[in-house]
Amino acid sequence: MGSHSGTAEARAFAIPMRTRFRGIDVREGLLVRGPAGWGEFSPFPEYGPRECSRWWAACREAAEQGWPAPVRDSIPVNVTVPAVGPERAARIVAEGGCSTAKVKVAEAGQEPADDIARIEAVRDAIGPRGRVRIDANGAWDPDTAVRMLAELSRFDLEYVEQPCATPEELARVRSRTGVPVAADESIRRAEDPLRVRAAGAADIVVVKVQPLGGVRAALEVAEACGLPVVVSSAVETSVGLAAGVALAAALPELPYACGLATMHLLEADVAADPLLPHEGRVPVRRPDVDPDRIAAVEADAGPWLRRAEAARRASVAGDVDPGAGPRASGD
Ligand SMILES: O=C(O)CCC(=O)c1ccccc1C(=O)O
Ligand SMILES: [Mg+2]
Repeated sequence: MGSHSGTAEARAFAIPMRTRFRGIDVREGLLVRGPAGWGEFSPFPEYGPRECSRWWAACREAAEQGWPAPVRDSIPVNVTVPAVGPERAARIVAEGGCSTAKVKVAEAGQEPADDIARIEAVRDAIGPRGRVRIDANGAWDPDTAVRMLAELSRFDLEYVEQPCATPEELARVRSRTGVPVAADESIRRAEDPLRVRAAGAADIVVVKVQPLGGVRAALEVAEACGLPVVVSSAVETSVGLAAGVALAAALPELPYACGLATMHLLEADVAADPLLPHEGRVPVRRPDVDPDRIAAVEADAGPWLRRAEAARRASVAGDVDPGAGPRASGD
C-alpha cells in the first residue's frame, strides 16, 4: 500500500454470510487505514480493474479525505429480506425492528409462488402501516414484471427495484404499472442517472457509494439526476457501511428509508460496535476497526493489494469505463 501514504495499514477480511446473497456465501475485501480513518475496498469477485477503480476511489476517499458534513444524525433504513422461505422472512422482519422491508424476488430456481408467499409473510409481519418494497435485480422480462406487479399490487408495494435489466425495459414496465420503479443496477456510472431520467425509466434511483467512486461522486450523481435517492449498501462491513451512512446523512433530501441495515446479513463484523439499526434507524457515526474482530476474520491481504494496485493503475491510466456494456472487460 505504502505508495501514497507512509502510515497506511491494510487488512483483508473474509466474513461468512448468514444467507447466500447475490450468489455469494463469503463477503471479502480490504480495509485500508489513512489519515482520515478506515476505508473499505470490497468489489465483487467478477469485477475487472476498470470497474474496481471506482470502488478503490471510494476506499481512498474514506481513508484520506473523510466525508462532507452530515445534515441529519440518523438514517431511516429498511430490513433486507433475502430470497428465503416465508417463516424465515417473517422472523427477519420481526427481529429487524424496521417499518420498511425490502424483499428479494425472482431468485434463480424459484417460482412466482415462492415470491408471493414471501411477500405475503412480510406484509403480515410488518403490518398494514409498514412499507414493503421488492427487488428483482433485473431478472424479469417486461411482460413478466407487469404481470407479477399486477398480482402483487394487493400487498400495496412502495416500489419495485430494478424489475428488468435495461433502462428501456424499466421505462416500458413503468408505463404499464401503478407501482413506482426504482433503478439500481442501471445506476453504476456517473452518466447513468441522466440516461435513466431521459429514458423515463425510474421514479427513484438507488445509489451505492463504492460503485460510484465515493460519497462526493455519489452526491454529484444524486444532484445531477434530480430524482429521489435511496442509499443502499453493497453488503459491507461497518467500515464500508459508514460511507453509505455518510452519503445518506449529507443528502439534502431523504424521502425514503435506505438499504443500510445489512450488517445482519454477515456473521461477523470488524467493529466492536457494529452499525446496526435501532428502532428502524442507523446512527450517523464511523465505527473503528477492532483488533480482535479483524483478527478473527482476517484473510491474506496479498491478492487484495494486487487487486487494489490494478484498480489504481486503471484509473491513473485514465482507462475510463465506457459504460455501454453490462460488465467491465478484462481482469
Ligand atoms: O438495499 C438493501 O436493502 C441492501 C443492499 C442490497 O440489496 C444489495 C446489496 C449488494 C448487492 C446488491 C444489492 C441490491 O440492492 O440488489
Ligand atoms: Mg437492488
